[in-house]
Amino acid sequence: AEKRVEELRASLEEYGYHYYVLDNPIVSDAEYDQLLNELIKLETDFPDLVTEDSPTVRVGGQPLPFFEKVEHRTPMLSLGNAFSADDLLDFDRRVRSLVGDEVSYSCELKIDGLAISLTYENGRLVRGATRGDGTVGEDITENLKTIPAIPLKLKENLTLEVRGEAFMPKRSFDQLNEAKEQAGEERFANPRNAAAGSLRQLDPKLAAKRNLSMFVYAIGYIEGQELPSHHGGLQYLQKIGFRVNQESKKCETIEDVIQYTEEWVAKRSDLPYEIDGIVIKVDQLDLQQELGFTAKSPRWAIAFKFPA
Ligand SMILES: COc1nc2nc(N)nc(N)c2nc1C
Repeated sequence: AEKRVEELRASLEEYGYHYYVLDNPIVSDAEYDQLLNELIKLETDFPDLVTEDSPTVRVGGQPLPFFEKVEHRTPMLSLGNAFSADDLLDFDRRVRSLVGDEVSYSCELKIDGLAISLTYENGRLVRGATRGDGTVGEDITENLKTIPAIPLKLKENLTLEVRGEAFMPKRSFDQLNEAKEQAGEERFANPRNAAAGSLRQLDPKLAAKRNLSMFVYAIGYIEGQELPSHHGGLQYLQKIGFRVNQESKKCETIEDVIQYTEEWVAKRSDLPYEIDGIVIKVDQLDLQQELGFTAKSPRWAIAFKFPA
């Protein structure tokens, strides 16, 4: 049984990575579910074979009495806002006046979900938390473990912390509200509320049913790695197991950034998830270091907000 359990785990991890992280399934849903059910049955019959990073934890454990508070090792700050092309030109001028003209930008979709922090030690997920007030959040590890896009074990034995956005895809949101309607229950107003509501309740089995996903967008800290740039860092995160949004784009000029924002104002309704803007970041990590932070947000990033 032990050999079969290990085989199943390895297959489910690989299939899960292709399906939930790379959006590129290599087996059918039916085959994946059949293997997962076989593993659940084996773990039920042989409880001492259960490990806490087995894919079966995705179904969720026991409800918690409350959430522990968690202090973030580095604060999860908010972003300054831009509402027009002129605001973006001003941002670019400020950045260049401080660090010169060699700056390039990483442009990323701003997913309308719940900001979270994920901590890994020796490649294993040890904690997941909400942003909270930026300094102290809530430990929602058990709920986050049910999100298939969140790796339980990385492909490298690294110690790191990443930030990302947990969200509910539009289709899942519509199905959930349909079910609420049928049950005569209060509908969720939007996918962000639905994702936050799903992750901030105490029963992981309920979170597991909400078809949530997640994109990572920043590294809080990473031990033993020198990454080339922010954009290069995101590509590395995908290689070791994280879901990274593939619409991100490196832009050499602020004009390219403005064009990217205009493209996505037009295309946002075609996306399978909701976005509320575009995040623009200086891509060179040394220039980010040089630019630093104001009291509440990085000088090297700005959120271009879409008209509501
Ligand atoms: C560097 O800080 C940030 N980066 C971000 N990047 C993306 N793509 N989306 C966000 N919501 C976001 N939020 C923050 C605070």
